[in-house]
Amino acid sequence: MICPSQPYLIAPSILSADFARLGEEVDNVLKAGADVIHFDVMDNHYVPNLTFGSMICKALRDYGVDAPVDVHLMVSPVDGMIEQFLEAGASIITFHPEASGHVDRSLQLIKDGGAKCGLVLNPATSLHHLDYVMDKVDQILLMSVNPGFGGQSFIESTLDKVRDVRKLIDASGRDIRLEVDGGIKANNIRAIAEAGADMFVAGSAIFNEPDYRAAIDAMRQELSLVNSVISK
Ligand SMILES: O=C(CO)[C@H](O)[C@H](O)COP(=O)(O)O
Ligand SMILES: [Fe+2]
Repeated sequence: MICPSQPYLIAPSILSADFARLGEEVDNVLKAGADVIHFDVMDNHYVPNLTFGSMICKALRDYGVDAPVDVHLMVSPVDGMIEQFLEAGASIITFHPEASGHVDRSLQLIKDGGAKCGLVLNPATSLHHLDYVMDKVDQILLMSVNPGFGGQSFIESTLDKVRDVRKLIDASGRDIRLEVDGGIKANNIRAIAEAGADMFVAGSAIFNEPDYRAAIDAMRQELSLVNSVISK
């Protein structure tokens, strides 16, 4: 369970993990203090890369992983994959609105399956996609790189977008998580949090380090210095 009063969540992306030892990698990153496990599901159609499907989620659940699994779908169409990931034990499922023919229906499908739902907006995707769904989403994921690959650099203009979405969330009066994904490291996480984000995906900045706990602790140390209070 994600505790709503826990202000900041760190979500390592297994995209940068050692896939030959995935169960052990996930155990290790959870022991090192991760809150959520982020799954990057790519189909070589919506994005130019191919990763994995729901059987990896099922395998990790069967192996004993009970932490929240945050599924970032970079696939088109989305509904079939939503059903498979619900079946496999996903806790949160987000998708890109351009990839669904019927955004409201896809969000409802996730909710009806008992998971938390959200939309993902690419760096150049308009916030207008959030119109008419702010009463439904549990999470909004802002991409701070173009989707498809780990290890890219954070796009600085995302900070303005985070501020704008934080205002929309506060105006909605709902408890909606604001997640940012791509190029997050200890040296920029504080600025992203100060702009209004409360959930941070980090793949290469954790899994490419020899000591996962040191990498996560460095991020938490920066978050402890954040200069603004998020109203939650
Ligand atoms: O969605 C993604 C790419 O499409 C990944 O979650 C993201 O890039 C995380 O990797 P890194 O922290 O290395 O940038
Ligand atoms: Fe992602």
